[in-house]
Amino acid sequence: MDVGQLVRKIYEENKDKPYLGLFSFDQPALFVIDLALVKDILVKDSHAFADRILSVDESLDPLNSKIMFTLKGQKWKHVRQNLTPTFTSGKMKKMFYLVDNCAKQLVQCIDDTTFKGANALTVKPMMDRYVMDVISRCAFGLDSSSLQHEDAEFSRNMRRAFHFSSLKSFVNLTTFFAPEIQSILRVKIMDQEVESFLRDVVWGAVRFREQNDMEHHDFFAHIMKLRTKGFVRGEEDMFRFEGDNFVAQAFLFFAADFDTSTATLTFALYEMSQNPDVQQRLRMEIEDVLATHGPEVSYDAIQKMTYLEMVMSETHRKYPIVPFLDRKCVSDYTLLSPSGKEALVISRGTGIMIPVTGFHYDPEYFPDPERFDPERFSEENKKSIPRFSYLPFGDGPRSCIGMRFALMQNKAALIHILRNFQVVPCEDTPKKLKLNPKAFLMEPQGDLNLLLKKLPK
Ligand code: HEM
Repeated sequence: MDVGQLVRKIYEENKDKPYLGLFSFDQPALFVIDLALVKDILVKDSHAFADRILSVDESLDPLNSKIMFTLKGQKWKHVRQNLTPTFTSGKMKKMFYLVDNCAKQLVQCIDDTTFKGANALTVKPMMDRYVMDVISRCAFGLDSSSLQHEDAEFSRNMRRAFHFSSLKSFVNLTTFFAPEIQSILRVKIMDQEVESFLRDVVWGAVRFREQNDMEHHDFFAHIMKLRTKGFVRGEEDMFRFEGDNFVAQAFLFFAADFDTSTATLTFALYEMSQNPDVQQRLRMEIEDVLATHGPEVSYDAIQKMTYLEMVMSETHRKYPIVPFLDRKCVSDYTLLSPSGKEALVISRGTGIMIPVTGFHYDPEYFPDPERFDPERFSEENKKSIPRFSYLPFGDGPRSCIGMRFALMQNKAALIHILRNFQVVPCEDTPKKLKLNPKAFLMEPQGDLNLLLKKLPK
């Protein structure tokens, strides 16, 4: 059973309770079911739940321990505050041309693959190559040519960063559920060679930019500015964007975007193949909007595509890539039950689990949850979705900082694909998708093949 289904099972068996205590390995944790309590933890009293359960041993994994996702306390705050301005819609708009170029190359690459006689397209590896190119351009300031060359050096090395053996999958799980086990086993998440490769790439890109005085509008340009930025007194020793602290910020993009976006795009294309009416309506919307705001795809035109937004929202509802949210209680906290009568004292150090898959498949919040139905997110219908029952990007101060970027990147890919191809199931496309039970994040099991038929111009 995959993690998402396990979380859903625990939720469904305990739906009548506001919360549930459980042990993950030997650590006590609170599994929160009531939405009012979810609000208190994620937003209202978020100061008491400022850290994550997840923890990475710095001596073992210097880069992973310095990305925003794993940082704690003041260091996290400092990094989050400094990186937040990179993700405004103004910045996205300026970065859009980089993403759009990759989406055009994606179409070319699919074209070439299908032209070479492949009957079906194995979807995920192709999406991997697209996302890899986007990340290399926006976060590392270089062209990885992953779409042009299947075995490009950048992608070969970066893939290794996430290639898990069974032992590593276990260690990966322990970073969430029992961080101290990682230190006892002393198994690194990331290979030393991959770490060295990353450092070389990042410092090479820094040197190149320092020597070539050109203006760039990507994420890398923003973090380059942070290296020279003055530090507020007192913060100086806390977290300077130097050395591995700097390299880790570029790596963050890869760590946070690669698996999440390739899986989301794969799921979205699968649903297109299963729901031809949705696909056709979406294609018509894209063409209509571009007839007025085009002909080129632009950031502003994408914002006008309301049905595309509904389709993406439903994809994130049915396939929440991160199956549960985690927090750690950083100061003793008294949780009141919804009636206000009972109180539970949560001690400092207790882990909190928020069951996203449970909420997203709860028929009370999303009727007929197995059905892919973008109408749930129409202007009218979305008003009846209870707040905090829909959490694909989390919520509160530790919510996903890259949501805008992810949406822009994944919508751009869908737009270009649907303008050029009709997505249909092939002989071995499953009627119901199986999920990979070994993966921590939600992803399909095995190869998912679809036919992408070229549309007449
Ligand atoms: C479809 C793609 C993505 C999905 C589904 C996704 C989902 C999530 C979720 C569920 C969280 C946890 C939120 C919480 O605990 O409340 C998260 C955190 C985070 N995400 Fe994303 N994400 C995606 C893409 C990205 C991208 C492109 C970036 C860009 C760098 C990014 C950066 C981050 C960071 C830095 C955090 C940690 C924030 C913190 O701890 O302060 N994500 N993401």
